[in-house]
Amino acid sequence: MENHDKAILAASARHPIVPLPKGQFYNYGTAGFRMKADLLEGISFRVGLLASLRSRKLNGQAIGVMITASHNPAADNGVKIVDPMGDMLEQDWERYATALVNAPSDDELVAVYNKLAAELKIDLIVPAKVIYGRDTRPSGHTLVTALVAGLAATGAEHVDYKLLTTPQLHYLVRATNSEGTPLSYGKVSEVGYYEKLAEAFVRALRGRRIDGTLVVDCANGVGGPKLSELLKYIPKDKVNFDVKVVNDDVLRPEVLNLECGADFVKTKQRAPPSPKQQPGIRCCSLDGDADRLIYYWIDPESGFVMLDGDRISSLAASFIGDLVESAGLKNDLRIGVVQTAYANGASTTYITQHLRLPVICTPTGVKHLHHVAQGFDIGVYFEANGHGTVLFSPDALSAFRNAEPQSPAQKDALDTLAALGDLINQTVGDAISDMLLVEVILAHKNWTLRDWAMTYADLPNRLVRVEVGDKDRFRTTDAERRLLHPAGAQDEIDQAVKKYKDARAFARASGTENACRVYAEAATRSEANELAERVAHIIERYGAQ
Ligand SMILES: CC(=O)N[C@H]1[C@@H](OP(=O)(O)O)O[C@H](CO)[C@@H](O)[C@@H]1O
Ligand SMILES: [Mg+2]
Repeated sequence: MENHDKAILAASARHPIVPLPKGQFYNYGTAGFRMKADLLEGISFRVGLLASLRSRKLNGQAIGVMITASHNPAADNGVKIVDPMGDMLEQDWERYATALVNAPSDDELVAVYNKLAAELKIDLIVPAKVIYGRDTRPSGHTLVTALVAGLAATGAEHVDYKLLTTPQLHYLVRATNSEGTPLSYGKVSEVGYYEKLAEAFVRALRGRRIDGTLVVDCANGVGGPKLSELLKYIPKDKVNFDVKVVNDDVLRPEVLNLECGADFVKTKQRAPPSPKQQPGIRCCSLDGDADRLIYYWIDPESGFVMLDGDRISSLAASFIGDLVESAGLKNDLRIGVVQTAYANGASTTYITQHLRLPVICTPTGVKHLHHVAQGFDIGVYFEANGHGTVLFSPDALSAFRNAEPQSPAQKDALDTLAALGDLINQTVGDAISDMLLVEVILAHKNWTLRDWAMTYADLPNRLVRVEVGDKDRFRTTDAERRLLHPAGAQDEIDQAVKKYKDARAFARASGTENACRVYAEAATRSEANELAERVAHIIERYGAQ
């Protein structure tokens, strides 16, 4: 049996883990390990060990590692693992990642590594392959060096794709593992990603015109240069796509996500102060690693109007639902929408009552939504924050290609659906791909952002963060919409909600921060605010016990 002990020991000494205060542990959370970058070097090294094990366990299929902290401040960074099909690391393995990272010494690290290999019956002679990329954070260099040390110590083949958006890395992982098979996902290169999206974009538009300029705020992150690169692949003689890329300064790390980007726009509910936008111009924002997307415009009368993940979800569901009907596939393919409890209630009502599509609510975190969306032939999933995609089952994709059209209209619908299958990133939410999708839909419907916003009126809502002693005491059920513990808290929330019209509220422990989040919505803004405050007080009181 191959033995990596010596190599791991030597390399681990060069990339040590920063000990945490007694009783605290590093945790593979919703988005992998994410924290201040100076705590991450040893973690990145150990993630390299895990990625090697995972690749070997899966007979040498390529595993991805992405180094990014998304919309967090520039001083943070993160490390997360991508599974062979381009989806997130299988949940069971989060525990193994946590075990490796929390091993208190180099010797114990080697012991945990060998124990995992033995327990999981991993043959350390099988070849391993890991591919990786990073966002624009300066700390990415150190973390890549540490990751590579982990991969080298365990004898894994590795490929450095350098700067990438998170969804590009997911694309490359799936493309690598499907290369040369009938299910090939595309060329195994960054250029392959651009070619695939650009070609599918032109095909999906089917000659429709895109009106006006689109201003894209790139959060001063990796999405800026990558979007500019993609635009070069869109043939000017075929599509008139007038895009103005702004906030794309990646040379000054301190401006990353600063007063711009999708998270800023969604949480502050306003446009980035810079550059100042003309009223009426169609705008959107990506986040720091380009996997979230939010649209908005400044209305000359009502001011800032935002179209978030719920809106993108209902827009996509409505468009694709109509196409499936026109294509004559309505009885063959099951379409569904997946949301979390944070989805605006008005969007849920619109999708169920107006579009007549089923909606399933899952716990927070895209891995949950992704999994449930896979249960449909066409699964549309978005978090309200703008992270999401549309998944097509193999049956759906083959129906788009192979169904016999009975009329030109049917053929047109089938061709558009087939193009969407290529345009929409099937591995993970992808802001650039989602943006092209929105532009295609608006062009087909001949809609402005105002037309899109008119489909339904959002219920006023408020999200509050509440500091508590021990957030883990707050345990939920029913897709996080009801508290099971501490006993009594849910009854009090129910009593508060009853006092308001069309109201809904819930509280849950955050999976990414040491706090609880309270969400409330109601018929008016003041009632939504008042309800949120009441529920926040309830949580504060129980949190102090
Ligand atoms: C209300 C909210 O936006 N929660 C976010 C946030 O999770 P929390 O578990 O709520 O901290 O970060 C997650 C990872 O980015 C994202 O998936 C989720 O939507
Ligand atoms: Mg992100």
